[in-house]
Amino acid sequence: MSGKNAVAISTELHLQDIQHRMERERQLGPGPPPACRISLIEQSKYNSTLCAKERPSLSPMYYGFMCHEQHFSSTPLAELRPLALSAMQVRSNNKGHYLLCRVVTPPSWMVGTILCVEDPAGDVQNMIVFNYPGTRRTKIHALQAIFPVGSVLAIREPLLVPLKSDNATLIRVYSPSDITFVRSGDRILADVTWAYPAPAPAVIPRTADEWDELGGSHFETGRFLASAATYTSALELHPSEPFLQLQRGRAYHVLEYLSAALADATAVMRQRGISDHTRSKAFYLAGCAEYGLSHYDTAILQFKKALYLSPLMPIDQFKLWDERCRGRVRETRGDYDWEAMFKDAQVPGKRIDVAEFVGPMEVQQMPYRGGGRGVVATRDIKAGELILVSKAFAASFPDELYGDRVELQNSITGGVESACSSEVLSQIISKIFGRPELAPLVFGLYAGPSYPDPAHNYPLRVLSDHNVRSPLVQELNLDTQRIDHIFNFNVFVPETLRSVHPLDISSHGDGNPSNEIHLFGNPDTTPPNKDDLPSALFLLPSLFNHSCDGNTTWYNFRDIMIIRAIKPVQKGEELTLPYVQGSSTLSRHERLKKYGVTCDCSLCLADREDGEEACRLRERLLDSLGSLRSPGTSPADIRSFLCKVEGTHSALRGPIRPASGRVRYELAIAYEIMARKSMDASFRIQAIAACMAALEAYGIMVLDRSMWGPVGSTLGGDEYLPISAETRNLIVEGAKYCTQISLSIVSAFVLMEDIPRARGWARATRILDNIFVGCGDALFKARHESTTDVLIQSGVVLAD
Ligand SMILES: C[S@@+](CC[C@H](N)C(=O)[O-])C[C@H]1O[C@@H](n2cnc3c(N)ncnc32)[C@H](O)[C@@H]1O
Repeated sequence: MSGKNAVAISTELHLQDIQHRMERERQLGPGPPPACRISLIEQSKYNSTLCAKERPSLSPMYYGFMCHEQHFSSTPLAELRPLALSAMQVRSNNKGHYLLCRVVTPPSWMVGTILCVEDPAGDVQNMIVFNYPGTRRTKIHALQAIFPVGSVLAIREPLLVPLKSDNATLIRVYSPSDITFVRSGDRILADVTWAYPAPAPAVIPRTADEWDELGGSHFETGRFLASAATYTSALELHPSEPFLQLQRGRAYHVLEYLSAALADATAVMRQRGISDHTRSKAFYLAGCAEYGLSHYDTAILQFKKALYLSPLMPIDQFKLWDERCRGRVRETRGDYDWEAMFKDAQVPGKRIDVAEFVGPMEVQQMPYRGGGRGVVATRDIKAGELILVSKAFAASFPDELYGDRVELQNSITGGVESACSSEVLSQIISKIFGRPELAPLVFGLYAGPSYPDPAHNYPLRVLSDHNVRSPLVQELNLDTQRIDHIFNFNVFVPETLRSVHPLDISSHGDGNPSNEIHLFGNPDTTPPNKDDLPSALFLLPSLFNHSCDGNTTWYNFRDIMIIRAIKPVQKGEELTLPYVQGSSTLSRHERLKKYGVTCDCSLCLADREDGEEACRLRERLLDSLGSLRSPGTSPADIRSFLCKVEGTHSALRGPIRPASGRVRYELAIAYEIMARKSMDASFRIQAIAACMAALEAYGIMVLDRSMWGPVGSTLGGDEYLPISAETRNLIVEGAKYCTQISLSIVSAFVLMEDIPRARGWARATRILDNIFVGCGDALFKARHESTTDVLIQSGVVLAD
């Protein structure tokens, strides 16, 4: 059995086990079995020591939401009544109640934070807190700073569930807003007496400097929420220390709790009697926060004030910020350094620092679409025009996860989410927790038919919140189940734009081709593994409805999404993009099921005309496309494969046949390999013909199919363009292949020393690339680096 199969089977068994357990939970009666105080506390201490020693392997783990709707409470704490652990009902939300409890041992971590808590009566219970901000992918010391031993918590309407062994239970907290940290002196502690003495926290700093040292050590080791929480405790004891507030603001800034960072900076700026240097630091922090909030002009002003007040601020640092801010302002007008973005996007772990751009589009009410909204053009749009540049609200990429993979069972589909998806869900919760003013933007997205339609106006105005706040206090009621639904209906798998690598023909046979120019692109024939897929939530792009034959295409520079028109669009027309891909309407509709969408675009209608059986055969054929790459495959084999694929189209079907386009390009590659091996140019001519036919299958009109002789006088000279500039029939799938195919034709003509034709096809390539990718010559050159150099040497200019 291969290692992969063994993992699949163990995953399957694990899921069956979860399902079995959940089924048993449903059958259990109410009433918690008693937990032995001493043994539970001992066990918890042992777990947390184990956790502190080394981070347990998190790969892969699942937790099952499946049978439990994720619960959150929307009743204010003041309206709830206290409930003892001994009176809690199993499998119930314990409505109308809260649990007052105290953390008795240092926390540990296992897909969530595990706390051992006691109630005032001295009964103990384990509690798992999912997705508490700052607790994911962190170290045990950070958890101890967030939930120190002795912390008193009030859990609103807690959910108690039985564990695997029937005589143990666990409290599950899904929503971080259900947890209130209770301060000493709080009213709800008025009549409370604890059966046991307070468990002492590990270290309590006394002086402001000691607190600063602890908060700073959390900051330096990347435990930013812990750092902010430490400075909050410090500020309660030393409220007039501006440096503590600045340090907390700095931690908030890194956590992207930007309004909170700004509030801390503003509070310090307004303090009397502080030095200019401290005030300058506050202005600097305010500048950074304003920059993060995309208030670039205000940010420049704050940096200027910081510079004015402190000669210690290096002028170069100011210039750098000034330049960054001005760059962002230019980007809001659609003026980007695409080449720099492309290069940054190739760096693992990099986040691309650019401003968003909203082009000629607006969200409008569309009652016939699920969610009731869609995006329309606000003016006539040309093919290739930039519509939107959007930053991910939350995004995760496999190269950022290292060994820390947490996989979740999706509460809605029952399937297992990829590690990146579960990371994104956690990021969404953390981000809303840190910037509650953003909540309406996420909750304004479509959450599926089980929730009421969101308001029609989107984007909503974000109201700034300038209040100084504690990192552990959340006034919003966070409905994590709804976030799960929103994620399901709006998730994107970012597709980062990559360099186009010339075909490595050594993998295509045993020959030793003597040609120097290997410019045929190498389309990938293997579908990516689900676990290796990135995941992201974007806001405005989520308002676009689906069409397999959409009039826009999208791609990413890592967490940045670019949406561009690929066809001319009239003012008022709906802008659509494809949510899924597939060889026929059958597989596309299978993938569209989760969105509840039935697509009636021209491609789906044509596929339906071809018939279900033909579509099924086409799907099977295209699934085996990778086999055409094996060394023994000849052009004749691919031609017969192509005949079968062509045979799945009805006689009346027009030229647009993306499945055939794919196979025709494979045929072209096979001919090109033959040409290189045999030095017989007739194969190259066949390769060019196959490329031209492939382009037509994606909706491109080829005007000049000639392969030799002078370029016709009507088409000749610098104006010679072998394709029609009319792009009304282009299909989105062409975005993946057309530039590459056209470039292959250029290289074939170069090898045939037909430079006028090569130049004409170079023009065609640039037109196609401008439509599908855009972004100008610098980016084109960067993506086709090796190719462009070779062509320039041959007298073919691909980019100015
Ligand atoms: C990402 S949202 C798109 C925006 C959504 N219409 C809204 O108002 O928020 C996805 C949902 O929009 C609806 N939708 C998308 N494309 C559609 C289509 N072609 N026809 C009908 N509904 C569509 C489906 O309900 C789908 O689950």
